[in-house]
Amino acid sequence: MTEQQKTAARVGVLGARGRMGMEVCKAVDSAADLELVAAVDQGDDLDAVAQAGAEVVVDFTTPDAVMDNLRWCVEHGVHAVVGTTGFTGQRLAEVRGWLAGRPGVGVVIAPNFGIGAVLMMQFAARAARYFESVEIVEQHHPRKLDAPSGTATHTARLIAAARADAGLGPAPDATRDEVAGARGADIDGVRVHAVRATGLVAHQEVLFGTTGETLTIRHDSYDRVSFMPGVLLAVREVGRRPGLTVGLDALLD
Ligand SMILES: NC(=O)C1=CN([C@@H]2O[C@H](COP(=O)(O)OP(=O)(O)OC[C@H]3O[C@@H](n4cnc5c(N)ncnc54)[C@H](O)[C@@H]3O)[C@@H](O)[C@H]2O)C=CC1
Ligand SMILES: O=C(O)C1=N[C@H](C(=O)O)C[C@H](O)C1
Repeated sequence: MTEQQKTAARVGVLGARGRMGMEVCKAVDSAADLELVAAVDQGDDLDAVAQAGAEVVVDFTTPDAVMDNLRWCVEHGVHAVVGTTGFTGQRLAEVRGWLAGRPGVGVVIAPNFGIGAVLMMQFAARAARYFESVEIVEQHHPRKLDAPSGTATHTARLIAAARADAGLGPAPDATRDEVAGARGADIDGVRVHAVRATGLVAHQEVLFGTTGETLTIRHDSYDRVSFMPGVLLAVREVGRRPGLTVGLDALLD
């Protein structure tokens, strides 16, 4: 064993045979300061992660599976980096409750690990107070299970909070006659439209409008490698941040 391997952080990946999991395994394997010690997918025993001595787990599974995985990590004192979607306020509160009993454990949950996507969300939150209208259009590959995306939901919540802070009311909309779904989903008062098409990976536009002008903020992930710098950053940082960190923003600052 080389000196590098002796000090490398030991990483387990859950959802290892999925689109993101496979990319994460490659990224961890290629990082000199990280060692991939467990690659687990549906049907595999999570005890393999403990037996391999993983210090950090990365979870890219499904909204149905992620809470059980995360509870297992916290109970076993394993730090967790989570990209899986489906985190409501209620779920986050549950995770905080588990962590209260394990004060040394860190969990990072990020709706999007793409640095450009994080900036897109920050820019959108900043712009929100200046525009009376806003709608979000997210576009993804057709194998995605959830709609709207975690990124779009998070963006809508940030925008809604900024609008409320600025005292803005509902965006103007005279629609009275609507085919169900035509105006998209309503997330905290922000309309979100989800497109699914072969050839897409992960894309989002936030369209703002006010009298005489619009502003469009757009981000595109053309390849899942775009998420890897953010994932590796979180893997390296999570052990230094006990408790729950939501979003990559705090790690970038
Ligand atoms: N935060 C971010 O930057 C990103 C988040 N995502 C999210 O990550 C999740 C996974 O996305 P994909 O990789 O595209 O999906 P995928 O369907 O390709 O992969 C999910 C994998 O999890 C496995 N799995 C299901 N239950 C499991 C369990 N109990 N234990 C271990 N493995 C289990 C499945 O067999 C599958 O191999 C989704 O929620 C997606 O929205 C995706 C891309 C970026
Ligand atoms: O399923 C995906 O692909 C993605 N999921 C995340 C989301 O729902 O926001 C992140 C990114 O959009 C890719």
